Amino acid sequence: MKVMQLLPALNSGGVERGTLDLARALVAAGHDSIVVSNGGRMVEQLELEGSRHLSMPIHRKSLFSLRQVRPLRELIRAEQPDILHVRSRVPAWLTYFAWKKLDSSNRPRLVSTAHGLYSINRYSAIMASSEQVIAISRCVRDYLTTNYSRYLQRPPEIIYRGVDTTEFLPGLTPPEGWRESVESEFPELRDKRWLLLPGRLTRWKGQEDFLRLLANLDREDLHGVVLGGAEPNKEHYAQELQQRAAELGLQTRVSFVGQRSDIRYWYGASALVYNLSKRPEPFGRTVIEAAAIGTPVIGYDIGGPAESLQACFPEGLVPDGDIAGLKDKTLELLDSEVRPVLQREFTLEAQAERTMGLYEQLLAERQGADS
Ligand SMILES: CC(=O)N[C@H]1[C@@H](OP(=O)(O)OP(=O)(O)OC[C@H]2O[C@@H](n3ccc(=O)[nH]c3=O)[C@H](O)[C@@H]2O)O[C@H](CO)[C@@H](O)[C@@H]1O
Ligand SMILES: O=P([O-])([O-])O[C@@H]1[C@@H](O)[C@H](O)[C@@H](O)[C@H](O)[C@@H]1O
Repeated sequence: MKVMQLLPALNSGGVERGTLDLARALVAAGHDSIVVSNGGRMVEQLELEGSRHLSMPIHRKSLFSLRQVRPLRELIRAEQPDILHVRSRVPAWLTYFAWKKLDSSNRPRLVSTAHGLYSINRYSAIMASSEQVIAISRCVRDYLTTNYSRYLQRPPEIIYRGVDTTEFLPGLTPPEGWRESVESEFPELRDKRWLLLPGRLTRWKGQEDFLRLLANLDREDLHGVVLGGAEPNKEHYAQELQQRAAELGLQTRVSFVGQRSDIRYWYGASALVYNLSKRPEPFGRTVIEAAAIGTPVIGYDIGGPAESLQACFPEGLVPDGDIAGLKDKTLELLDSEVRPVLQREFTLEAQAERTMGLYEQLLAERQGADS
């Protein structure tokens, strides 16, 4: 089977990591994996893991992007993939226009994964308009069926994001010298128990609630770690957070460690991990990554993170927006031996199995129609 995934770029983020994960699983299962994007720093890893990357500017939210439709159609004709899998709106539109004019008796099957709770408009409806939609959580599935039912050709299939358990494994220990090198970069972390909030620096991810929690915790032995990079063009938010930390008197009790490629060791070295998304988040990969390593995770009882917490660590749930509850939960779990258990439906193995099963089902349908 030949699968072509299409997304804007390959720099950072959950969509991007999910693309690489699936690509790796496809190669491991002996399939042919191609990714089309405008490129980025994850391309090297993708190629090392056995996929091919084809660079095309399919990322721009501009009408000029329509110029890519014809070259994309030519690319699809030349490569003849069995499956086209889109994960974001601009590439989804371009792929749809390119695909629609191909011979319907033998063109690839068109699959989309809805990674977001998209604004409700015609532009976003493209994510519901493929031949088979994958929803990354119950939360996303319900959102699609409520808001986009007239575009759906069949019910969306829920396939949870999965964590690669060869990378994120229970009790993972960092390589020798890792802790020393982190502590020499951030000496304030020495001899402390770390409370970790991972995720892009965007208001949605709740860094402000995390700072409020830290301000409420009057304990010398604890240190807050905010991990994740600023969004392009949103560097001001990073500055705003630092300022907020200073206003709360947290200068010596929180560190902003930036974007990290060694996030798994940070989960392993932390006492507790948080997901404090303010609005229901579609999924929230960081919850299952920390759960896979066995570090307790605390999160609000909303959206996708609540689904994976309910399954893997219900002890970590706190009512939405309850800052006082966060403090109580933190103190309770710091003294507790209870640990998360990653359920199989949140493993990359299960995700890849389900996704490939869906591809095969779509291809079998086409063959059935031919015979
Ligand atoms: C607000 C929103 O719409 N979020 C969704 C978005 O991803 P979003 O990009 O917000 O991501 P997630 O938090 O789910 O995943 C981020 C990924 O980046 C990695 N990471 C992060 C910071 C860092 O410094 N280093 C690093 O490696 C994490 O390990 C994780 O794998 O798509 C994800 C995948 O479908 C969903 O799960 C999220 O719910
Ligand atoms: O908003 P949208 O363009 O459809 O899709 C987005 C992608 O463009 C982006 O690369 C990714 O990081 C986001 O999580 C989201 O999936």
